[in-house]
Amino acid sequence: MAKEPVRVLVTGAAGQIGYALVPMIARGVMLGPDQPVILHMLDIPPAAEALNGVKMELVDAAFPLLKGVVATTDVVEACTGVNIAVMVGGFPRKEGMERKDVMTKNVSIYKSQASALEKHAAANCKVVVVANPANTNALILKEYAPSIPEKNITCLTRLDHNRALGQISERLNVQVCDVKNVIIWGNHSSTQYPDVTHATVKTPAGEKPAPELVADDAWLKGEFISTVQQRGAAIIKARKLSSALSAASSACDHIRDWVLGTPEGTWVSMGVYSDGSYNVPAGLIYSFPVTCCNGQWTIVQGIGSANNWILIAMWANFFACYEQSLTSRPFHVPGLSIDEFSRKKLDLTAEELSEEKALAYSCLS
Ligand SMILES: NC(=O)C1=CN([C@@H]2O[C@H](COP(=O)(O)OP(=O)(O)OC[C@H]3O[C@@H](n4cnc5c(N)ncnc54)[C@H](O)[C@@H]3O)[C@@H](O)[C@H]2O)C=CC1
Ligand SMILES: O=C([O-])CC(=O)C(=O)O
Repeated sequence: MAKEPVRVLVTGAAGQIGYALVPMIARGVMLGPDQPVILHMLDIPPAAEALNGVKMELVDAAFPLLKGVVATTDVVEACTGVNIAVMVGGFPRKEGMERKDVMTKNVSIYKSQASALEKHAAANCKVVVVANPANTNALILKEYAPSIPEKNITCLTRLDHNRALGQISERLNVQVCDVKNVIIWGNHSSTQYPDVTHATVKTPAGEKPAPELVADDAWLKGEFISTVQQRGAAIIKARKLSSALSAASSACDHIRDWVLGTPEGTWVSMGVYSDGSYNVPAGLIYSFPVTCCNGQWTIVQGIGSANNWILIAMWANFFACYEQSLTSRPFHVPGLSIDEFSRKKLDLTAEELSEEKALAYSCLS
């Protein structure tokens, strides 16, 4: 029997990322090749004509999975009944601007859109914030939509995760699909920490630790990290526009893995509400390594950092997934160790997020 369509909201749909993202969703890249979708596209009145042009193109592309398109500048109409919300709308960073520069403009947008989502979205709507400052916009959205479960509000750091996979694959001249379990910690900004300590690479002789194969600690602790941290700025410099193609593709990866589950033995990076894991201050939206099963993400735990409640939650998640295990086995990951170098990097990006949080509140007061 055909599945019921899922309603997917894309805000900022007339923009660069929106234009790359909506055809991917309509083709089943986000929710699978058998999942019909109804697209809800929101933009602001000055972009209404461009938005209508995108709608016309979606009709012309005759996507079999696309069962309807709502193109509107009315936030209530856009949010009504949506199951997934991809929040791309906002003011983009231009060449030479830091994310903090776009803070004032964007946090007030996220405050008002939080209320619309809270009142009008489907009860279990899953939200990913893409627009910068992505972590802090997501935090504001969470704060102003208190009835949406906090586990349903996330931000996109999957692009950074994919960039890290790409850098390792290029360095080792291996297929990107053979590299896994990099981690992006913290903020989607230049303080993020791309960490390969636990990453592995599939080789003819089995899975090997990525650091052992790279065998160049100076590169891993220097150029690799700064390349991933600065990749967004490098693309803006080259294109004079943001990294729309890869951001759209990564947003699809983020939602697909969240809804359909991460592959066995693999974790991904997601910006999620911190519960204090890895001694990251609770109450920030911080990027952690997560596994997903049955539509729920769980932070991959660190050695010695899990408290009893987290352990109970992990076991509950493990048993909840057990039923599904006949078709796709969940996996139990060992705790992750954090060395001194990593600890400093985790703390640095957490400090930036705490500062952003304070700044965001001051912009809103
Ligand atoms: N998290 C990530 O990995 C990435 C995040 N970004 C961020 O994504 C955002 C979008 O980037 P682009 O698509 O390149 O920008 P863009 O300027 O091409 O598109 C943004 C769209 O948002 C619309 N918009 C503005 N205010 C709005 C509102 N209140 N409601 C709905 N729509 C609104 C604009 O009219 C525009 O159509 C930017 O904040 C950018 O910095 C970009 C790349 C990666
Ligand atoms: O840096 C920016 O503004 C765009 C962005 O977030 C990215 O490409 O990672």
